[in-house]
Amino acid sequence: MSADEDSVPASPDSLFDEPLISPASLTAPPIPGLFFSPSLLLPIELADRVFTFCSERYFKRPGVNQVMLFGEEMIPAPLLDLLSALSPFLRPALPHGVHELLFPAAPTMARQAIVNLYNPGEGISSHVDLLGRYADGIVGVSLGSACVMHFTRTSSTMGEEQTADVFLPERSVIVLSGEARYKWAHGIERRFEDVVNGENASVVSVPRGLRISVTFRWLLPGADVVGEHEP
Ligand SMILES: O=C(O)CCC(=O)C(=O)O
Ligand SMILES: [Fe+2]
Repeated sequence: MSADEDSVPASPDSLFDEPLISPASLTAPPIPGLFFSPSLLLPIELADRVFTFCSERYFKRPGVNQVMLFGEEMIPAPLLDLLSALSPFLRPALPHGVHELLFPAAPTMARQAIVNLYNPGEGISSHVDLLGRYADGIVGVSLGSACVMHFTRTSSTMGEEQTADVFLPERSVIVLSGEARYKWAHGIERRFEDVVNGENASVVSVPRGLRISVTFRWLLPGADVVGEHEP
């Protein structure tokens, strides 16, 4: 707090005028190329199967919280099943061109699947997925727990920073393409609970549980050098 702020007399109400955390939206923010619907949830059985598979296959060892799989031949059957299910699942929710970007009849690039594990209190720093490594068209699935994803426009023209927070329930799917992929950074705050807009103008706090995300991206040609815990 600055000296100036210190000298402003506080009234009890003023504590609530500017909440430290502004509540996240339940619906997609108006970011071109971002597609998300809170009511579009994967079937429970599929989500449970993928969550259990990832927990047991990748996250038994303490300290491991990220796995990257390069190329469909390296992506195991449960994750390929998820990918196959995502195509018809997302078709009604996406413009034709964006659906084609994610699920082309004849792919020209290799797929990458990245699986991230988050304990309550953990997150991922704000980032734009590597421009030199991944192409356009990213699809992310939330499993096991919800979280709020924070978006920041990277090249705001003079003036205020543009941000948006969206609540991603478990079993939801988010698609980043075009401007949402290239001009906005995304991240997850390191928190134990998220603050979300509820019904009838209420604000609710949603505790985080163990979350696993599965993200599918396209590898740019030649971008097959593997790094450690990259975005
Ligand atoms: O966990 C998520 O939903 C986001 C992961 C992510 O942004 C990344 O791995 O690049
Ligand atoms: Fe990312």
